[in-house]
Amino acid sequence: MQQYLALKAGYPDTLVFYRMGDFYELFYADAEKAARLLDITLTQRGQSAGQPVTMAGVPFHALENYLARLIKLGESVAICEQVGEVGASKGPVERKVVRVVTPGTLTDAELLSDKAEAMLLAVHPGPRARCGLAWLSVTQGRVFLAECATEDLARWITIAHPSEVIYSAGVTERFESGLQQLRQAGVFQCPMSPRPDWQFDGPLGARKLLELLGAASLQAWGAQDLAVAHAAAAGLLAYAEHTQGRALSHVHSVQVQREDDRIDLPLTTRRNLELVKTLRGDDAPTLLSLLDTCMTGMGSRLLRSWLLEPPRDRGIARERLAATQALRGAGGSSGPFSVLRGLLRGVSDVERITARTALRQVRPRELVGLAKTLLKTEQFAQQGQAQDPFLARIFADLMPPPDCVALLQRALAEEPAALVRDGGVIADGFDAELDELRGIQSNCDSFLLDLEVREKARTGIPNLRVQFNKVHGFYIEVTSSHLASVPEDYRRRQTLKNAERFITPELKAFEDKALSAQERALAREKWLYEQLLDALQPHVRALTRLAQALATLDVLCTLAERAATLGWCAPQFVAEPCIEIEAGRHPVVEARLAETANGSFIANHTRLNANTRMQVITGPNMGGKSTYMRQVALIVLLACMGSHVPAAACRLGPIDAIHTRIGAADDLANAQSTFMLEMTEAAQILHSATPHSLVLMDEIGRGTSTFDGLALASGIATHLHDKTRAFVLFATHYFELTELPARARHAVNMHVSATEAGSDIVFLHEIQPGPASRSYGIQVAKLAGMPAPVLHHARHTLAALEERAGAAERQVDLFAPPPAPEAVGPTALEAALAQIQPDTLSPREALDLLYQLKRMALP
Ligand SMILES: Nc1ncnc2c1ncn2[C@@H]1O[C@H](COP(=O)(O)OP(=O)(O)OP(=O)(O)O)[C@@H](O)[C@H]1O
Repeated sequence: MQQYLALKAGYPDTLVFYRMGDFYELFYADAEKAARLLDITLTQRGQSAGQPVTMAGVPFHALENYLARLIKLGESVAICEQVGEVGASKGPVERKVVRVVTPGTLTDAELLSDKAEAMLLAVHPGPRARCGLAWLSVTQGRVFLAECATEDLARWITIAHPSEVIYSAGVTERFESGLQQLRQAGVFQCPMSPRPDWQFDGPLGARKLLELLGAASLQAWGAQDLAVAHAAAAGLLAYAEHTQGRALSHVHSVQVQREDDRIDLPLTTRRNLELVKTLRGDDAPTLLSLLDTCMTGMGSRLLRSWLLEPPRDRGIARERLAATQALRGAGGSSGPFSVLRGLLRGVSDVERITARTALRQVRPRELVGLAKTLLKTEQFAQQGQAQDPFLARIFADLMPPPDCVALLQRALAEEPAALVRDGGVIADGFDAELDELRGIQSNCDSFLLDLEVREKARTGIPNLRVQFNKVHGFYIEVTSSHLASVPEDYRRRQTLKNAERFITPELKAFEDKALSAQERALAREKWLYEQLLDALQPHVRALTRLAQALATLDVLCTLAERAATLGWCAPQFVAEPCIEIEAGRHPVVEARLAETANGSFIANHTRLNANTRMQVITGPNMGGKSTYMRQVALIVLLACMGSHVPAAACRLGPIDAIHTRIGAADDLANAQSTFMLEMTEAAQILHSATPHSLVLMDEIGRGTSTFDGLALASGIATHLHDKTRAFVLFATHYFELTELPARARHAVNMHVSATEAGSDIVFLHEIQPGPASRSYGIQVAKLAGMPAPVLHHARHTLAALEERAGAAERQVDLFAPPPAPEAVGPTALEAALAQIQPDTLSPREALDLLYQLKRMALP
């Protein structure tokens, strides 16, 4: 217990799995927690300090399974192994925490999802309301750095998409509760925990990064002037190293993320456009699930990041697009990509295997998989002749480091055991000593047969037998009737009813050799495996590059395949501001219609440019307004990430953000009403959109009374048109808003078409110029199966309402400019501030004034 408690003291907030023989045991509070979370039995054993010791345990071979469950629940686990030799010294065998498994630092293939990274994020507050962020996935070996205004933290946490968040224990309560609020608001959903304050030190972080990069300055990475991000990086790396139990020697790259590097896709946009999750929280059908036909997990992960982090730099999108076009070729579904995709099938996860090699956690079978993959990529590198410069670079990177394959093939058995401790991992012929030790084991049988023949001849005992059993080892058995012929040098080992068992010096010597050979062979294999890992370390950098090339090739082939299969076109990037789409389609709705054979998708054009910046879209419910607006956003996003797009043609000017305000689910957890949420989101859009942003506003204002809603909607539309001047798609049920284009130069009316067949309605899903002629709410309600009496009542009421509206005398001009807001005088605080003349104050007076002002501000 002394040993346990000393170890546990280093991991107070982490479940400690303490290895005892064939079990991992947990004690006291850990045991109680694990028993609850894992539904395992809680027992007691012995006493410590007069109290019974509560404990719970899991068998060592089932570790992965239990870890997976705990990690899923957001717990962290410190794995404490027996590292000393059993019986080598007095007292308990030496134990050590060899690694800590946490949600953000997972490396085990079994615990990680193939298609998503586990990201660890450190945030650190700095001066002037700025924050530093540093994040990394241990299996990727790349550190990302960013600095932002504290109020933008939500956006940056969304970008980092963490599986675990850490921060300094020294932050203010306000900062900590701010983080908690972000978590409650769903900006991130993973566990977060404080770490020792001294680890978040700027200069320390810069030094650590330099060490990893093996460089003398961070300038080449543009990462030199980010002191707050360096502090975050210091905490991040300290924690990551702490969990892995070693330095992260495979981290060779630092990427600084700047606010204007990427197109802004706020959390609401990701959610509303159903990019990687449906509104219900499922993985499919989403844009990602439609796109992701990648052959490898590495490809899937990269595709996801391309989709969620579209670059603003057109050069990157153009490069990807050109490569995709080269891979697509002219051959329909059998372009050059199809051969490459065939080769990519079955390729192992080089990225993760490389990281695990660097961390010395890699399993023998993973290395065999790596060798096979490297053989393949060598083929790629030799055969892949590409005109396209991006592809040419990728093929060059696919050349495996020299000797790496040969080394792996020579060293490892073709089908090694899963774990090194089971033996049978190193190939025959790799190491003479191992071969000899194995030889002793396999020559055992022939030696025994040979000995038996010799001893029979020497003693003349015909039924003498040489045998082995686990309890007594090797022996020569002689039946009672022949005991008289037993030679002098036979020593009795055991007496049975009808026979005696003997051992001879020769047999004893052989026994020692054979039994120890097995142990020594295992030890030798372990040592050789470590040597192999040493030999692989210098290749880690090249292997990481190779993994990136593989992933990129996979994504480009996937984009080519999707474009060919789904009939997408290459977008054209232009300098002037515009979003012009010929025959655009919503890719996910189109795919669903094709699947369910529910008719075909109606393509629609979109024309937004310097002259027409806003479309006010009206039309019946179910008419296709939301689908149309989303399709425009998805096409823009796809183009920006470098993909082909579901349209006949597409011209696109510069884009800096896609904002959406669509539907509203009550955010009960965050105590915000539907309407409050709607207004908060709209306000954020009005503050952050620019003339290069695309804004989707779907039925803004519907969450309150008609007049309030209409008034707000007209105010918002006017602001977007006059001040923000973004590209806006504004869908609404307020007919009054169709008056806007008459006054606003850059706005046009559009409507989704529908016709009536008797009292029913037929949706045409075509977007046409002009306002809708009328709404069809009652017809849609009928389609939805509303009872006939309700429909009858509604028709009657509608007629009455329309009559009254027609008779109303004065129309309100919704878009008349409001009178200038009433001038509001300065507040008392402002007035006091205005009177101060700092240059005339003594320090004492200044201090007094400060107190006085504070009392005024916070009475
Ligand atoms: N262009 C199209 N071609 C074929 N079907 C379409 C098209 N657009 C929409 N639809 C179909 O119509 C359904 C309703 O579309 P959508 O949700 O966009 O309507 P809406 O006008 O936004 O309705 P509401 O005003 O009630 O939100 C979609 O689920 C889809 O199945």
